[in-house]
Amino acid sequence: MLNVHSIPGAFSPDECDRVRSLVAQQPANDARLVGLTRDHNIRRADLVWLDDVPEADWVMDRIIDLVRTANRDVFDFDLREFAESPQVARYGAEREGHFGWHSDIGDGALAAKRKLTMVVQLSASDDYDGGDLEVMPSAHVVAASRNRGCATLFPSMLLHRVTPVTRGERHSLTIWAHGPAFR
Ligand SMILES: O=C(O)CCC(=O)C(=O)O
Ligand SMILES: [Fe+2]
Repeated sequence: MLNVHSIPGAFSPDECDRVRSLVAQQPANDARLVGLTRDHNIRRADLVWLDDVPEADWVMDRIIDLVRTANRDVFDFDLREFAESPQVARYGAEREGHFGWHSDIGDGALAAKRKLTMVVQLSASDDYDGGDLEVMPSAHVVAASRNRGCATLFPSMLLHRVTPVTRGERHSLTIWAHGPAFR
C-alpha cells in the first residue's frame, strides 16, 4: 500500500519529553543526507542517534511494536530488520531548519534497504511555525499531523520534505525499517 498512515498518540506527551531529555545531553551532529554528503540547501537540522544513548531501549521497543502492527494492518511489506539507529532531529528557526524534497531510499548499503519510514512528532504544534512534514503519495501533497506524539508512516521511496521552521523549534524522531529491495 503506497499511502500515508498515521497513529495518533503513538507516544504520550510525557514519553515525548523523555525522548527529548534522553538526547538533550548528547552532542548533536550536523544533519547528513543519505550517503553522508552535506548540503545545507537541502537539509538544515541537528541530529542525535539514539543507539548512542544509554536507557533508550524502551524507545526501540515501542518503535518495533508500532511498526510491526502498522505493517501487518496496512503496508504488508517484507520487513526484516531495523538496520539503522533511530534519529532525533532538531529543526530550529535560527537557521530556518528544513529538509527539502527527498526519498529515503539511497545508494548506501543501508539506505538502499529502507522500505518503511516512521516519523514521530516530539514537539507541540504551537512550539513552532512552519516545520510541516509533507509527503507526496500521488499528485498531491499530504501534510502529516502536527499533533505531539503522533507517528506518521509511509513507504520510504515516497518524496517528502520538512518546510522551513520560521519560529521556535521542532523535534522529530525518525526510524527506518529495512528489507529486500522493492521489485
Ligand atoms: O523530521 C522529519 O519530519 C522527517 C525527517 C526525514 O525525512 C529524514 O530524516 O529522512
Ligand atoms: Fe526522509
